[in-house]
Amino acid sequence: MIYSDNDEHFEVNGYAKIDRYNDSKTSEIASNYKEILRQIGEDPEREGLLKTPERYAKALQFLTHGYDLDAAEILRSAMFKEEYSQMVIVKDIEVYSLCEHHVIPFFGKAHIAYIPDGHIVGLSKIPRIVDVFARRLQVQERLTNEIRDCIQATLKPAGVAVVMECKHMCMSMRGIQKQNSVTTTSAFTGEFVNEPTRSEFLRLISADLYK
Ligand SMILES: Nc1nc2c(ncn2[C@@H]2O[C@H](COP(=O)(O)OP(=O)(O)OP(=O)(O)O)[C@@H](O)[C@H]2O)c(=O)[nH]1
Ligand SMILES: [Zn+2]
Repeated sequence: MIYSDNDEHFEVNGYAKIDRYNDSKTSEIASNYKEILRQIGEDPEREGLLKTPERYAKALQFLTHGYDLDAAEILRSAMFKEEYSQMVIVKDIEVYSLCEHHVIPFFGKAHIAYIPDGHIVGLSKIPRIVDVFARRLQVQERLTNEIRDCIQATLKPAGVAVVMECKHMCMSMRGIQKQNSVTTTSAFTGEFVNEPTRSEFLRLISADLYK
C-alpha cells in the first residue's frame, strides 16, 4: 500500500485510486474538527494546530477507506484452478480497525484458513480483504464474520476459519482501563465447523514453526 499523509491521493492496494483528499469531504470534516478542538478548550489558530483539522480529516478518510473497496472483487482478481485440497493458513495478519462505539482503535492479529474446493486464491488477497473490512467502523465480531462470509461466498471452498485476537484501546486508555485484556473472536464454515479439522487449524495457528 502506498500512502503518505501529505499525498493528494492515496492508492489502496492498487485496486482503487481514491480521490478523496481533494473533495469537499476533507474541508467539511476539517471544519467540524476545528470546532471540536475549540470545544475541548484548544485554540485551533495556534501554530501547532493550524493544519491539524485537515490532517485529521485525511487520516480519518484513510482509516475508513474500506468503504470504497469491494472485497469480493479483490478475491476474484486472483482465483486459480488448482487441485490442492489441504488446509491453507495465513496467520499473524496485522489488523487495525476503529471501534464503532468510541471511534478509538482496536488492533491485533487475524489468522485465516480455507480448504480449497477446485480453486485457490492469491495469498496476498487474504490480508487485502482483511483491510477492506477492518478499515471501517467495526465491532470485532462483525469484522470476523464479514471476512469469513466473503471468502466462503466468493471462493466457495470446503470451509473457512477466521480467528482474531485484538486489543481495544477503548478498554485500555479509557473506560475500564484494562491494559492487558485481549479479545478473541472466531468464525467457521464447512469442514471447520467439525472436529478434527477445527482442532488442526487451532493447533497450527498456535504452533511457532519459525522459531
Ligand atoms: N462486543 C463488542 N463490544 C465492543 C467492541 N468494541 C467496543 N466494545 C464495547 O462497546 C460497549 C459500549 O458500551 P456503552 O456502555 O454503551 O459505552 P461506555 O459507557 O463508553 O462503556 P465503557 O467502555 O464500559 O465505559 C463497551 O462495553 C465496549 O467495551 C467490539 O468490537 N465488540
Ligand atoms: Zn470502543
